[in-house]
Amino acid sequence: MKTFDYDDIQLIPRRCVIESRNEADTSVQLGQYHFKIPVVPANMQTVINEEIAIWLASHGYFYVMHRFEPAKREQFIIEMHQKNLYASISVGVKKDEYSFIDQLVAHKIRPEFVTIDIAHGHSDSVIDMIRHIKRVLPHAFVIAGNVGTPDGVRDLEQAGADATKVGIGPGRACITKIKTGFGTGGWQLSALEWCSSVARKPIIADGGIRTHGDIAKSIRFGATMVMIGSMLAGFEQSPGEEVTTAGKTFKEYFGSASELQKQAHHHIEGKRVLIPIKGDLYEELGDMQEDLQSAISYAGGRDLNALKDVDYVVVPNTIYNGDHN
Ligand SMILES: NC(=O)C1=CN([C@@H]2O[C@H](COP(=O)(O)OP(=O)(O)OC[C@H]3O[C@@H](n4cnc5c(N)ncnc54)[C@H](OP(=O)(O)O)[C@@H]3O)[C@@H](O)[C@H]2O)C=CC1
Ligand SMILES: Nc1nc2c(ncn2[C@@H]2O[C@H](COP(=O)(O)O)[C@@H](O)[C@H]2O)c(=O)[nH]1
Repeated sequence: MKTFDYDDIQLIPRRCVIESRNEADTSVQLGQYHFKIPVVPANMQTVINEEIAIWLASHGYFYVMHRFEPAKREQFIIEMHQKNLYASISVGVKKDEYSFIDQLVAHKIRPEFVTIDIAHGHSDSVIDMIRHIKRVLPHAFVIAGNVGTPDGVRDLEQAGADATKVGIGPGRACITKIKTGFGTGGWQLSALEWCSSVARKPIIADGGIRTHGDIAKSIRFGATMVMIGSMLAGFEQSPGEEVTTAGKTFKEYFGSASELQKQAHHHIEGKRVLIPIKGDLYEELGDMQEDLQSAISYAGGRDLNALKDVDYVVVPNTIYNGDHN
């Protein structure tokens, strides 16, 4: 298979049909909900917390709360609902997670979105969990992953997933490729195209997004939405610990399968990265929206659909050609 990644692609402009980029509509539908941009911060402990989730939900953005403080999840859903906001949580696949879901059902607490994410999402354990959630919480929109093949997408969709998350190992804090030899790291964009060729439901491209232009490229190659970790970490509001070394201030960003997250040395597939502090997270989301509006104008359209069939060229490492400084 011929593979390529984000840096190897440039999209080709078409005649513009709008008078101002303000006219370009970046909104996206997921289930019954419409969101401002096709971007969701990763469900990682150094990327999202309750405060950010509330801000995102109340300003028209999608979010997925992480699952690494499991005992807080029920109260989180209750609080979101008290504020008339949708609740979007994450679960794993272990026995305790079945008890948690059953407890929600017993208490009549129903999150609008549930994301099941484990390292190797093309697995019986995820399929069983999808079926369970769909049986007991039939109105929840279930996102499942992560997978890196069409078979993975097909199996999770057939089990009842409403969207699948694609990306094994392209993440900035990921060491899966090094530790196991497996993954879509380095060819995530073509893996996305491969997976989307069979998808009947939305795909969320997860990992490896390094520039705003990569969001437009993801949509071109079949994503409905992108999940972003490192590029949405390190902001003033970001939950990672602040670290100062040699007079410079950073924020911690660590993998969900890192030793720091797991507090154990078993099956480590993630690392810690220090990100220079960047400013305001919410301004960054506004900038992303503006850049997507520009992308739509270059695609010759009025909304995200214009990006889906735009022509492109493959030029290895194209965005850095002649641009090293
Ligand atoms: N997108 C990606 O590339 C990756 C993402 N991650 C993230 O890290 C977090 C932790 O992931 P994970 O460790 O899976 O979560 P959990 O620790 O919750 O493990 C989930 C379950 O799946 C089993 N499991 C995990 N990996 C495999 C595998 N390769 N084959 C068979 N069974 C497996 C585990 O058992 P046991 O531990 O006993 O094997 C456990 O029962 C998640 O948020 C995940 O998204 C992690 C790695 C890659
Ligand atoms: N292999 C691993 N992947 C991980 C881990 N923790 C999170 N992730 C994945 O990375 C993306 C974010 O990627 P980024 O390039 O935007 O930083 C995240 O959504 C997960 O799918 C991990 O420990 N190991």
